[in-house]
Amino acid sequence: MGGDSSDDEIPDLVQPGTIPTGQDDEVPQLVESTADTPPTTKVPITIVTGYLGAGKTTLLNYILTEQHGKKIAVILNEFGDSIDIEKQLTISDQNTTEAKPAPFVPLANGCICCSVKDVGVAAIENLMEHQGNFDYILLETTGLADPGNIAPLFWLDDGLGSSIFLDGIVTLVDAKNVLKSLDEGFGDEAEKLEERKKEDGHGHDHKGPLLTTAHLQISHADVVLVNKTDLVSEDELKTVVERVRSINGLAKIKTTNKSQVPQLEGLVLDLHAYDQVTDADLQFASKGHSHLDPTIATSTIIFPAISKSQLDAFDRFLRTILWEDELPDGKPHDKFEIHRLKGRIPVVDGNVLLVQGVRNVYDTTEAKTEEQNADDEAKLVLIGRGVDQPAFRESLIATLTTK
Ligand SMILES: Nc1nc2c(ncn2[C@@H]2O[C@H](COP(=O)(O)OP(=O)(O)OP(=O)(O)O)[C@@H](O)[C@H]2O)c(=O)[nH]1
Ligand SMILES: [Zn+2]
Repeated sequence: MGGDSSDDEIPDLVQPGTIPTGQDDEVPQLVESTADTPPTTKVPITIVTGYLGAGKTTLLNYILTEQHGKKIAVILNEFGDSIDIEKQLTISDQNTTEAKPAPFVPLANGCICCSVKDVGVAAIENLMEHQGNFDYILLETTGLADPGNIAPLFWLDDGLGSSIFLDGIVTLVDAKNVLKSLDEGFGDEAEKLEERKKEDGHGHDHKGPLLTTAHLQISHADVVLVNKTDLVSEDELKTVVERVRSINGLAKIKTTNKSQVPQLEGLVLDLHAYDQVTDADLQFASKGHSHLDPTIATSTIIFPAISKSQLDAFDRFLRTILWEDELPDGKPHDKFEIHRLKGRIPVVDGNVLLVQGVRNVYDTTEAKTEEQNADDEAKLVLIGRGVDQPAFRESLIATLTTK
């Protein structure tokens, strides 16, 4: 997207269906609420990511103009990837207070909206002062963002996550260009990847096929919207969907034209991707995996229910693969890198253990009810590089059975 090139600190405001010009002086401001009682419930946030021009803004504009009866706060990234949102978030962590709060504009359908340039964190913090005026946040990242770096900021009870909880990640994919992006990277990225390949010759870790931003955005997604269906044939679309599925066997995949999702619930809102792990979530991934994509795959480890005395060993397995990128017991293996992890582990005489992970952050909880897995097997689904080696299961079994 174009955007303006001035250095204005105040972001442009977005009216329904319009693109900011950067020239508006009469900016509507939200009336400051005087009630400053602390928030009682956490507000869910869905991160909307996807490659440059894939249709993120189109999706959010669509939501802003539809009558859906919801009060959604939308943070639009109207400036392409000029500033990387990951950097904005990091800067805020270090208490830099230069960014001015971004004004939110109330819209006719009950939503409020703000358009950010380089004030991502300030926008969210400012937003939290208007609690009660909305009940959901949608955040557009820049096209080159790695959602794996952003997700942990909103997940678990620290940082920005204290008043917000991560509901999930929606990735827009450009049906026309995504295969090329996966194979070659994009623009400057392709050059960077070439450089990295050269470096690899000098003993660096990144051997093998390219890991592009497009891979990262798909592998971390809870929902993938394959957009711009009007620009491809049915066969091409099928190929794209299969490639996406081979990378991420956990995500819901839907095809869209002009980012018009058939429904918001479950596709953009209320994904519960980080606070639930249902049997159904893992069912699809368990149906075997494909190697359509040379870089990233989804792999499911199936093993018997564990006993309470094995819980520590199971946790050690998770810590080792996620924190050290190693298998316990020094098992030989190819290099791997885990982007996303989900599991349901039945515990004999106990409740099912639910496991959630993104990159090296993970969380285990007990299922609240006494529900069991349909087939009573434990399932651990891994998405990432090199995760489909038999050594994973062997090492897990060995870890669980050694004292
Ligand atoms: N043909 C076609 N064009 C689309 C579709 N969806 C969006 N577009 C157009 O694609 C262009 C980019 O869409 P945006 O929604 O701005 O994409 P974005 O992901 O927000 O882009 P950046 O913020 O620049 O990364 C716009 O001109 C849209 O009108 C679609 O389904 N088909
Ligand atoms: Zn955009």
